[in-house]
Amino acid sequence: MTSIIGIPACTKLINNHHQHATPARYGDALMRAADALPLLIPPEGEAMLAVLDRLDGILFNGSPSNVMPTRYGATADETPDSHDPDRDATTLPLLVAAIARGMPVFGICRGLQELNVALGGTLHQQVHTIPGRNDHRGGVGTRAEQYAVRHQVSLTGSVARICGSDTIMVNSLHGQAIDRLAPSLVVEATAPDGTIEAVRVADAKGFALAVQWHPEWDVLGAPDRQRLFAAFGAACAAYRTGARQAA
Ligand SMILES: N[C@@H](CCC(=O)NCCCC(=O)O)C(=O)O
Repeated sequence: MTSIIGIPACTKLINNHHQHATPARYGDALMRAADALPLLIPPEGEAMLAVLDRLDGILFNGSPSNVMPTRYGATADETPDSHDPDRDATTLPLLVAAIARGMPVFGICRGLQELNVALGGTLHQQVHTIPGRNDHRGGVGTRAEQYAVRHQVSLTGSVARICGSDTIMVNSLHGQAIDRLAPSLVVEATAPDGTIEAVRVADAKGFALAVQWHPEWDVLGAPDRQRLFAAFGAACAAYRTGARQAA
């Protein structure tokens, strides 16, 4: 049997129709490097908690949209045109519930930010406006140029073990970043300017990691990307054959 891994979809207006979508490469990366099949989770709010019984893990993917500042207690909204409240209403409860049951979760970019907010942390809304911080938004040009590696990150803990190195080069396509770390998270990677690049849930019963970069882009193009997805896939397979069936 193959593991089934959920991927939250975003709310999009495409051809003037309200649609649920996400870039195909997240699911492709699961099939290529995690030995798993993707299943999109529509952003329909807490009703979607019921799908947890049918999944072996969740990949909390990236998105151009930002978590609503009200979700982490901020009154100012520095990016008022870039929200997806339906996705927030779905992913934040899913994260809490999945982690509570020991289901493997892997966050990428917005997924890392959602993990921090879901567990009580806050976000910088525009990292590039903070003195001393670099501009972490993607470059211009073709998609390949935008997703090309841009800076080094220093790794520790489980992320370093999985990647097999204490420094790697990563791409960077985010305007926001973790500000106050959620109490249950530990930092496992940082950029040279101090931006938090990876976190782990300290006492999670299962795999619970998130990274600020995009290892799903050209997932087979670097061992660290492939190893992150392989480790997540292995955790989902173990959950499917063990913890989930015992539940
Ligand atoms: N909007 C947030 C999160 C950034 C993010 O997830 N980018 C991904 C872009 C689309 C994709 O490649 O899936 C921020 O700006 O920090």
